[in-house]
Amino acid sequence: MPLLEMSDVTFTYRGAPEPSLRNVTLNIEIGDVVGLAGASGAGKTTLCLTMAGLVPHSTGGDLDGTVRLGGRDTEAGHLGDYLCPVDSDRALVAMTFQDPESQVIGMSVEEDLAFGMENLGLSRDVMRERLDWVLDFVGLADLRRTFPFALSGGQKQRVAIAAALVMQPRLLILDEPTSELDPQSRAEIYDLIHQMSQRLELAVVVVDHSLEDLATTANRLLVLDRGALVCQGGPDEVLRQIPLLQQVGIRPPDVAVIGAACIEAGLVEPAVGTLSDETRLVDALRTLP
Ligand SMILES: Nc1ncnc2c1ncn2[C@@H]1O[C@H](COP(=O)(O)OP(=O)(O)OP(=O)(O)O)[C@@H](O)[C@H]1O
Repeated sequence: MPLLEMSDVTFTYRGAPEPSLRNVTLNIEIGDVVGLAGASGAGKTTLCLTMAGLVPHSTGGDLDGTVRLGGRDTEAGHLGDYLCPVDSDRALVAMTFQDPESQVIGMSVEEDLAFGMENLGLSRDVMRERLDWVLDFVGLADLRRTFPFALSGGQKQRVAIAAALVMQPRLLILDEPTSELDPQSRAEIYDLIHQMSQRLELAVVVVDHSLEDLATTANRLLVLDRGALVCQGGPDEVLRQIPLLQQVGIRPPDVAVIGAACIEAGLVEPAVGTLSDETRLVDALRTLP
């Protein structure tokens, strides 16, 4: 059973004129590092909130299709019941948001990290052990008693990641964790994500505008355009498709429409995303009026 299953999900915020997600279908398994890219406004944050079960609970709006996290439908029951199951010392999902300032609250680093763990009902000893472990893992051991105003942007981002990681989530969602960082700090965050994927039993979803940066660490890439998943597959495959599509002058979401038409016409195989055999697809596209 996949950790996260989304099937034909369309979501419209309350009062919005059109959906922010359109017919999204995907699965995520433990061990996956999934890179999510797309232009500004494409729906990346909305997809993250949906994966985390926060849509429509916290945002309002209409959700069609199904989202199953850990085998349970996220629309059913009370949010807390599945985010922090009572029979487990691990959260099902934890997420960091684009702006670390909004998450690093006015307490010292260690107080900030202890805050979330209280929801898991852990004993004081286990909390202390986890705190030591996570501070060491993210490289913040020397800053445990520091207050947010004295932290750099990269350090605040690490605190936000540590606050999610200390819950030992099965699904960790990082919404643009490197957007305000210099190249050195960006590389360090990607190295941290790589360490997580190697050493911990979890799946990670990372949002970034750069497919190239995501490809350094992710085993799968997803590209969203105007709420639709227009491309998904292994990093090499997706990176190959982007210039190829530009070469024939096609931009998402036309890719999805034309790709689907090509599948329908038997010109390409519907194996991965919409584009599995690029040579045949490009040939097919060139013959289209
Ligand atoms: N609370 C809301 N109510 C109504 N519409 C919203 C709400 N939040 C987002 N949207 C709309 O949903 C669409 C997708 O927004 P979202 O924030 O998911 O995009 P994004 O890809 O994360 O963008 P960015 O890279 O700029 O963060 C946009 O058109 C946005 O205006």
